[in-house]
Amino acid sequence: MAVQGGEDVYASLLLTDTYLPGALVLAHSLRDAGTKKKLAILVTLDSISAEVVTQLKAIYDYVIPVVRIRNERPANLYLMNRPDLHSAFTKINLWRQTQFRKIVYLDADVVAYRAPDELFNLPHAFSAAPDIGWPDLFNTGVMVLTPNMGDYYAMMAMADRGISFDGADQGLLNMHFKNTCNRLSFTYNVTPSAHYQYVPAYKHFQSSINLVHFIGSEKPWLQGRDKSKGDSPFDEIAGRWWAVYDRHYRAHVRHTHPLQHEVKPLTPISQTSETQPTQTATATTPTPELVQYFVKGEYQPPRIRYVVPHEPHRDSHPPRVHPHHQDHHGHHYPQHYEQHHGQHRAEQYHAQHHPQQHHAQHHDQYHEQPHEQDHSQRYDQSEPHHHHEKPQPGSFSQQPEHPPSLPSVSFSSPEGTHTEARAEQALEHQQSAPEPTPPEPESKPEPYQPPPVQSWDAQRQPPPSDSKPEAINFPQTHYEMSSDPTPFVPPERYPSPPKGMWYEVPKEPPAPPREKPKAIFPWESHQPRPSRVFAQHEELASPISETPAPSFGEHSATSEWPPQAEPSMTGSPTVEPKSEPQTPPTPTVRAAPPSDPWSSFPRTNAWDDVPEINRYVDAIQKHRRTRSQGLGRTPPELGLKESNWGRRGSRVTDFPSEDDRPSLPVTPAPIRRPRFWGGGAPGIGLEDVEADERLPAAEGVPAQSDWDPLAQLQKLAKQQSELLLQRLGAGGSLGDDVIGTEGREIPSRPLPFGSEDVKSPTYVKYSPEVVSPRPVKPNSGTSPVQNILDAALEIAPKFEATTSSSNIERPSYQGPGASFEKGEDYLTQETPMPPTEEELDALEG
Ligand SMILES: O=c1ccn([C@@H]2O[C@H](COP(=O)(O)OP(=O)(O)O[C@H]3O[C@H](CO)[C@@H](O)[C@H](O)[C@H]3O)[C@@H](O)[C@H]2O)c(=O)[nH]1
Ligand SMILES: [Mn+2]
Repeated sequence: MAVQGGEDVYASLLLTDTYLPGALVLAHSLRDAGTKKKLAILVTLDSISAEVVTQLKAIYDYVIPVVRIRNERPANLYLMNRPDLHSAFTKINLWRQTQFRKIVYLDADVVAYRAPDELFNLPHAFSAAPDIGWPDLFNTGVMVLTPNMGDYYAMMAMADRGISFDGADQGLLNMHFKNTCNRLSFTYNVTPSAHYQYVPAYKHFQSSINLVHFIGSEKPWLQGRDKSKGDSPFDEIAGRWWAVYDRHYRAHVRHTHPLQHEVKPLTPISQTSETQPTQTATATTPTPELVQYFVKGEYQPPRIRYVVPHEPHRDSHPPRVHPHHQDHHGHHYPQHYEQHHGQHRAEQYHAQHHPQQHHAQHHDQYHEQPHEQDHSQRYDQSEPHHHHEKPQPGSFSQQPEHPPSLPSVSFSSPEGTHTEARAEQALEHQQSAPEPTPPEPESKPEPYQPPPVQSWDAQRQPPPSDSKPEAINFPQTHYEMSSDPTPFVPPERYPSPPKGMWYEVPKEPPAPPREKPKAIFPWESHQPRPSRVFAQHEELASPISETPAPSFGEHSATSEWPPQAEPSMTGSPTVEPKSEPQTPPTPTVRAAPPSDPWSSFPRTNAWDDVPEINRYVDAIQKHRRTRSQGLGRTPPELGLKESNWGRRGSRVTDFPSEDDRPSLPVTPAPIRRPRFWGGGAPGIGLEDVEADERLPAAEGVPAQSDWDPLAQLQKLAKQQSELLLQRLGAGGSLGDDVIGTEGREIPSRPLPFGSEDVKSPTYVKYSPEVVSPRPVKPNSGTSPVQNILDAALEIAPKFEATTSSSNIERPSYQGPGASFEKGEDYLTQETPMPPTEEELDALEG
């Protein structure tokens, strides 16, 4: 949490020396605009040179070293062609600067038209302006933020996992502050581009611009002032950057800014003391030349004569290649490239402006001739700023490491360490910056030990045979166990935990839905009426209660249908009606609306209506019951429960017994063939036969005399095969799917106990031509069954007639889950899945 009374600061970030001109121009633009706030800049010392730190200190109130936070999964950076932003996550360090109350963060490529000090008064924890590339996102070049460790740790965790859709800070921050970002006006982050389209808007709002931000890889100082000489909005805006630059750093301008020190004249070479230690050299005076050095086309080299004894024309040497660059080719380790890059420019600059300090080391490298060339031009031609471009493999080996005519500098200490130590030295002179509340964890290396001076140019010669190993110069940190006996005193307060991260348990359980939810899907509102409903269902549907269930004999199809306000949900039987086989339209069966592709398709198995099979399965079930219960026949009271169970589990081979099976009303009343039942399958007792014979003929069932099974069978078979051919010809439809997969697959399951050895006497192999016989007698509409059907439809319109349970289904229970038991609503239908790719292949092939 922010320290109460903490300061307000503008803060920027510098990851490389190459952005130095941007960082300085930004600071000057704010100061020139008269800001009352202090300026801070976060720097990564491992990649910033001492000279650059000195420059920063001249204008920034606080130069704060921070740990580099790299994205170790930088793939997304390549998506936007900015692999150079591998360390943009370093911005997260802003949130741990809890010594500040509020931070207005500005990228180093921002320039202020006016000082937007009012941003510090925003009550929001986080604010940012829209990104022009995707305005639902915010751009992270301008942010108003409240440092706090909660956000810091959360974002560090994301950075650790490389969570960022663009691989850089903008992707990460947009994910983290997705819902809490307060949107700033675009005038706080105007991002011009060379292809800017909306000139009228620019003209209209021009005068209200607060901050502009040169996004993309084409920064003004990398483009050179000639690039923006036109009068497009972009040129106009870039012109504002150059105006600030010129005010403070243009070549002819001497130091005029009060915050900058006087330039000391360079020490002439004649005064050089050969004994002066070379490695303690730290630039203490910011000079505009260093800044110019990083701005394209601006560097005017000093005209100093260097005396180089034995070096003829260095310019004629082939371009030298830094060994490290050859190794890395930039794209695997772009940071190495950049580090060398920025570092070398500063070092070169340093070497050139303090030649005496390098003389002992590099006396053989200085030219005899005066340097009259325009180095900056040469530099710009020979060395495009390819750290902003996607590095091409091998491209670096084509590039000379240094401007060909600049003196080269080499160091015997490992790079990075050297620079960092010097940069830290430069920092020591800084005016006291407030310490971040939590101390920076990065271990500070021990005071810098200058490595032994060696006159070895690694770029030209092999290492001297008597030289010490390079690693001898590595900084060493020695840790010891604390011997402090005083007890640990916890800090006054730890960062507050993030708020609002719990789930509020509702005080009241959610009210059960009063009525059926409104229909959403078309098939809910246009439900085809079930064509057949069985009286039995009602009986089975009624809850198993104390009320003695009527025996089957008592309950005939003529008995009153007990109209229930709501069909009870105690068991799957209530679902069954929907799953009754549906035949293709015949004169007798009410056809579902033709719009429903499912209604015209039979969901029966070929064997469902082969009476022999049914009888056979019945026999098995009865046999099993007899065996397991020792009862000749399940008493009706028990039978209710039993049939509940039986029906639920009866989808496949647990075929319902004839008592339970709801096929009575439509198939003609069976003719008993006692010789079959009497002497057929084993285990069928006489009781069973008798029980069966007690069955009353259901009313409304067509009489046997009206039924010509053979004729019906043929008729249906014809219809069926025509239909099938049609469907198959159409190139596969949902119906095909059913036939193709569900219809034919009989899951292998163990046979019911005791029936393992029983062979079906009437086994018929599946063929699509075999179809269920259907009644032909037209429903009069006045029959008791029809009345029942009508009543049932009114009561339970949700029962779907289109799904079949007599289809062979997957063995596992697919019905409604626990919610069903609780009487909640549930889907009685499923959206058919489109055919899988495999199935399509099979259909097309
Ligand atoms: O070599 C580098 C690269 C970046 N920076 C710093 O990091 C900032 C972000 O890089 P920049 O080149 O300005 O990125 P943009 O072109 O502005 O790209 C967008 O995408 C970046 C990555 O998400 C965000 O950091 C920017 O705010 C956003 O505007 C810079 O301003 C500098 O402060 C350096 O110091 N050296
Ligand atoms: Mn930027």
